[in-house]
Amino acid sequence: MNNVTKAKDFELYTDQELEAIFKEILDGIKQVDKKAQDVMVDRLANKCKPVGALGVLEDVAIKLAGVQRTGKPEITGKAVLVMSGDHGVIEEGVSQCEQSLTDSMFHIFLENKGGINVLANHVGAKVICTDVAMASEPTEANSAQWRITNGTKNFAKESAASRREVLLALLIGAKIAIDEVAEGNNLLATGEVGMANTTPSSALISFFTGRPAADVTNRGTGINDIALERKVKVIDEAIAKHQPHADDPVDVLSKIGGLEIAANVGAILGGAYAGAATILDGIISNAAGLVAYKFKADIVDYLIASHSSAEHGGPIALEAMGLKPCLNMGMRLGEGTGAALMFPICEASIKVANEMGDYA
Ligand SMILES: Cc1cc2ncn([C@H]3O[C@H](COP(=O)(O)O)[C@@H](O)[C@H]3O)c2cc1C
Ligand SMILES: O=C(O)c1cccnc1
Repeated sequence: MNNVTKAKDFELYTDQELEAIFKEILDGIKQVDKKAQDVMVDRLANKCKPVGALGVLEDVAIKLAGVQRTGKPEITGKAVLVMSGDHGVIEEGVSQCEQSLTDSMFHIFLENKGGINVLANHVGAKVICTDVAMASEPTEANSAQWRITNGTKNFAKESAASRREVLLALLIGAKIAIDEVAEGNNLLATGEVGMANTTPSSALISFFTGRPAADVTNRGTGINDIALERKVKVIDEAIAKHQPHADDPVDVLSKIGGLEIAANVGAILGGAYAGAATILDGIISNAAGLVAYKFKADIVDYLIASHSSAEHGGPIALEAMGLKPCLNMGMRLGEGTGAALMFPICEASIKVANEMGDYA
């Protein structure tokens, strides 16, 4: 994949080759280093405080030690990977937003004016915007470099994407994460924009947790009761219609998912392959985390949950992976905004390990 610099470069690869490259990434993800975790546990136990008294700060320090395979982990750089894509299912009236708003937001991010830009700047993190499947006219400015297709299909009627498109999105996400880690950004966060994307996210969470859509679905950007009822029905019916194969997450993503979500799944897996932990954001990110977990359960040791989304499916997806959200902010914006706020907490956790006095 080293010679790939744009989506079109993948045209050289057959479907089987794409599957093989993806498998190489999955197989290349190591179990985290339990010995390094034990070293961190001991270091924290010697600090002048009751054992475990710093709660999440201790959990995160231990997690980072395992991921970085050292009892002295460091955060050398931070990046939020914002993936964007559109969704054919928007035509079912599941979102209150116009589809064109995805492209508008993407440009706002490029101009450094989005919510994610403000919060990422605040915490000193880089924002990388990647358009994998917006429906707008591709332009140079929207980095059409990585555009796979112009939006997914309406999964109320047909599969959202082809298997090949999903594999491309997974590999693009993985490549972007691997490149960021190589540049020294060894703590990543997932972010996204894509009008209607709480619908495929809720569908993925409903499917993989076995919970009815009504349990995991909420109002997204703010739909009314009638639209919410429609959203729930669209999700239940799509799962019943497509019968995705639970043991084949590529199939599930292609039938009821979305391509920016698949790119986030790839980013999580690629980040882990390169030795970096990823902070999850809200429901869309949580859905991506859950799909990554279905590809490889060990991935959970590389994941840090940030906030508890106001979309019901978010915390339900986290719980299904055994992760606990650390922040309760009533946030429901997405973009990576909640995840960005978790960066300083991760940095604080390492400072505790490095700077706090020992009992000795
Ligand atoms: C101005 C604006 C900025 C956003 N930034 C993220 N989202 C979030 O809301 C969208 C999903 O909600 P739904 O499924 O209800 O359409 C996604 O774009 C998500 O990133 C936004 C939404 C809006 C309106
Ligand atoms: O949880 C989120 O990230 C979220 C919720 C609603 C709309 N967009 C994103």
